Amino acid sequence: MQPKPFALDLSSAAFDALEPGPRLSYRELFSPHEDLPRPLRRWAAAHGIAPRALTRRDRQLGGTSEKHLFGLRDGYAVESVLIRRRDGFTACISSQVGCAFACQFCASGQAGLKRNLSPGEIVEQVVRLGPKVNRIVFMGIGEPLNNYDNVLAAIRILRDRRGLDWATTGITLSTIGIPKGLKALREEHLGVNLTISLHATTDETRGRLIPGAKKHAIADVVGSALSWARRHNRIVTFVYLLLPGINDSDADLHRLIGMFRNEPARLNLMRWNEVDGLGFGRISDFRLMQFRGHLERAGIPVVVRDTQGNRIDAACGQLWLRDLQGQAVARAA
Ligand SMILES: C[S@@+](CC[C@H](N)C(=O)[O-])C[C@H]1O[C@@H](n2cnc3c(N)ncnc32)[C@H](O)[C@@H]1O
Ligand code: SF4
Repeated sequence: MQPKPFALDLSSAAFDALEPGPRLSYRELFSPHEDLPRPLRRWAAAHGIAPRALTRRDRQLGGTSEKHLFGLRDGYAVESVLIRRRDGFTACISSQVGCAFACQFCASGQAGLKRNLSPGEIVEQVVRLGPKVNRIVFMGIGEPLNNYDNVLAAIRILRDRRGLDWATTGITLSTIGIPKGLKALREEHLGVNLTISLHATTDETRGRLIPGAKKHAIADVVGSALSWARRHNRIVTFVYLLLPGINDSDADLHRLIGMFRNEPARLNLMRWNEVDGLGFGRISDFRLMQFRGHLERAGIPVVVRDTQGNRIDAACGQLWLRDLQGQAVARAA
């Protein structure tokens, strides 16, 4: 038997095309309540649609962050994080069940890729994190450009005027920068923000840190991202995770300056968030400030960014693919 489709997979056009049944407005599909309103349940039953794709398995509170574990129909569970800011809440959401890129420093890549999340499974994370969310970042589990069609379908559903009417300027795609995906994104009329996880200045080091990106030359990644920025008259953010002894040499610094001087780019320097079993160190404040100072003097906009949520392992790179009991899925062989 075919599994039921999810309500939040539907675009408004697909919603309109359903056979007549109990009446509901498209907006009502996005109910944030745990107990779904009866009209929504009745409508879903009449159309053979699952009103929700995710079951909440756990919720951990830690300072300004709240980590949610959402169970999926096939026994896996992904993590999403709600982060309080001064002017609202950010939803940090997952785009895939695991990740194929196997970054050596990241928990989310340790189990490999199991499958893509559907548009509805992506949209529903935002809905379930609550109506106060006013920013979305694709910085949870998975590589959004490796699930291009579903991520773009999810963004279109989120911004549909008849639904949540999300402003795309409040959405950030974070990606290791698959050149083919960046080239496709360049041609979309979407005002999303783009963040590229760069982390190295030579192909050799990047290939070691991000094994899944070995075939992507840095020149192509950076060139495609800058081309997106020029085409959309935007600034692209490059994230550089400083790892002592690996990518923090003076030569790295000079190559970064060479890549980004006079380009529509800004740099976010990051410290490594600890992940059990992965052996990296944290950069010293002194070296971090040296990097920042040199980049600033070269005229490159740069900030040091610390992600929140360390206390509950909810910071960037600390989210694990789990099972429904909350156990991290075993590492890929
Ligand atoms: C988990 S990824 C998800 C989005 C996408 N796959 C990417 O790599 O950009 C979000 C961000 O977390 C960063 N990250 C991963 N592991 C990290 C860690 N242990 N400490 C700090 N940042 C980390 C990534 O480099 C990326 O910039
Ligand atoms: S950093 Fe991004 S691309 Fe790399 S393993 Fe983690 S989620 Fe995947």
